Amino acid sequence: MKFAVIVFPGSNCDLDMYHAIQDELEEEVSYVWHDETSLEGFDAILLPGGFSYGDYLRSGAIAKFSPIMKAVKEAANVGKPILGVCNGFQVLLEAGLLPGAMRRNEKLTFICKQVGLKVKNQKTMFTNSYGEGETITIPVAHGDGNYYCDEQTLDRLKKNNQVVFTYSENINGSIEDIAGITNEQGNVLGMMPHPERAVDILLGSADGLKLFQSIVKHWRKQHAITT
Ligand SMILES: NC(=O)CC[C@H](N)C(=O)O
Repeated sequence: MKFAVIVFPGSNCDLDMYHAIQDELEEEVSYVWHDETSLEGFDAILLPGGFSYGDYLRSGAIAKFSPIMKAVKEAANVGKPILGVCNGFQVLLEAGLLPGAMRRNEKLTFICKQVGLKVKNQKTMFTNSYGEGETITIPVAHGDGNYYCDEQTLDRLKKNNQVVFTYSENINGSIEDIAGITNEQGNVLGMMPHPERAVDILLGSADGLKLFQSIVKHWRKQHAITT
């Protein structure tokens, strides 16, 4: 299985993402610069964290115009797994691939710490290796993680089981403790916590690795690869 890590000017978690896939998951991975226009040959697309375009205007608001985003949308439309972490989540929101918006953290401070997350939906291609209702530990590092959407959208998210992760304790003001959501089809996941920084017990937690393993498990099942 081949993963792409999209690199925007200002991305800073691209290396962590690359390391997680290559060294911990042991799958193929390549960087793809934001100026590229094709994602042909990739099976899964990862949008890493960081400060794309210096977070000017709004986090992710400028990155959505990067040439590669057209290919990301096409990959999303054909059902490939797309994962946006932190700034990657913000880009997916701004690009309209996920509903809602991200606001400044309620207390207007940057939050960097390990947090508890509840797996609210373990039937997705990103969470099939977790237990139902499992609580996991993954670090966050953001200033704009206060997820918001209108009531209608929230109802739809809940009805379709699109809320995948919630915070055990609300750290940033996010509506209904939301930490991660998918699109309606379930193949685009955005989450503020960083699973790529939780892939080895030396990092304080290895709970993030199961997320990447879930993507591989799903892909292998789809392609009938049993080994
Ligand atoms: N780690 C990150 O991706 C930071 C995300 C974003 N730029 C913020 O501070 O909200």
